[in-house]
Amino acid sequence: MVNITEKIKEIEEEMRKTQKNKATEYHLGLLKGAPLILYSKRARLRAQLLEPAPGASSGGGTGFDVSKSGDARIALVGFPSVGKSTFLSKITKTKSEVAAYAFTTLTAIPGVLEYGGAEIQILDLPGIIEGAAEGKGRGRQVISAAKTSDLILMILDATKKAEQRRLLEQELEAVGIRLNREPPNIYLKPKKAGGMKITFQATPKYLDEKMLYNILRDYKMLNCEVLVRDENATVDDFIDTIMKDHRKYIKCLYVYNKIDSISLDFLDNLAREPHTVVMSCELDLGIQDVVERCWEELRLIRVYTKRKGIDPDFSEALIVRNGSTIEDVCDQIHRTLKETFKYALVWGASARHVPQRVGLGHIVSDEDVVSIVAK
Ligand SMILES: Nc1nc2c(ncn2[C@@H]2O[C@H](COP(=O)(O)OP(=O)(O)OP(=O)(O)O)[C@@H](O)[C@H]2O)c(=O)[nH]1
Ligand SMILES: [K+]
Ligand SMILES: [Mg+2]
Repeated sequence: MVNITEKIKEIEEEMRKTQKNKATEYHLGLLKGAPLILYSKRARLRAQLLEPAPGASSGGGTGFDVSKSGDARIALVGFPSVGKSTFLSKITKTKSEVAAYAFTTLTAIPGVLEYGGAEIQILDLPGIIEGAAEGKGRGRQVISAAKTSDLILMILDATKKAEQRRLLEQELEAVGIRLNREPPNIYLKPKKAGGMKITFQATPKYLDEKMLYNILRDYKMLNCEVLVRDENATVDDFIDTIMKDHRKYIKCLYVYNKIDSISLDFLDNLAREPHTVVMSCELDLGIQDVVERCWEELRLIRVYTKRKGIDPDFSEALIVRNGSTIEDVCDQIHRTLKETFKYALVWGASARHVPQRVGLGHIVSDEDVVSIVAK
């Protein structure tokens, strides 16, 4: 592992030498070709960081041994002593050890948050430090666990420097996690023959054909079709597209804790930042807001079932993910239900008229009522 880390460092040193500033970065890549290749080299090495070492039964890159349970998983990620365990103990029945010293929590501690009829698994994780992605502390295990979550709660200490957030983001980015972003709007399809066909839908601002050609050649993708749909796509976006099996697009909520210890002005500014919530576990302030924001971000959908001739059962909801279909609802009820499925009747926001008769492909909305009619 040390080898990979050192190789990455070497590459970054080389990058620094060739990049006088951000503005000339792409230009240099264009002129010389070589600096551009550094990007793809680094991306490949970083992907290796999370893979278990050959021969190791469970490499340092695997997450903690906590099985997923409930309807969604939220990971608490942050520097030591920001209040992750305090927060877990507040919102779940689980008690995770809290103390004023760093690295109180040494492994993943799962708790269950019950909200909106759903059970949400909350993973309290050890604190991470700068260099976590490269193997410092339990950083790689923590980040691997975060990579399995549906939502990352980045817990930050409101009394600490603003740069803490950027540092953490960099650690997560380094292993392929992309926060609050969509996959790049670039189509890439490997082919058996025919060379490279590169097309831009609009004049690209940061890319050109030669750059993409060089990168693809470096990845030994000599036969493929590329369509860049986004004029703002960058080299990093293009590499993300090539490396899409190693990328994970996860929502992140930035949660500033300890607001009991900062000025009102500062608090006001923090609270206005996008994807941000503020709280004080100590004073029990804002905790419920954080939970509500989590619920919104997860976009879980509650579906109530109804038997023919009987009122719907509103006491217990089926929980499915945003974008789920009647087929997913059937699977939640019983593994083999869809085999005897004839049609479903739907009342609620997803129905054009009520009840609407629909097939397995119909997409449900939050709080729909569904009646499954079997053959
Ligand atoms: N002032 C203040 N202190 C807090 C607040 N929440 C937690 N603390 C204190 O911060 C310290 C660290 O809390 P923990 O919950 O152990 O922090 P952690 O992030 O789990 O720490 P590690 O597991 O070591 O990474 C403890 O002394 C808490 O009492 C808060 O809202 N305000
Ligand atoms: K602590
Ligand atoms: Mg802790």
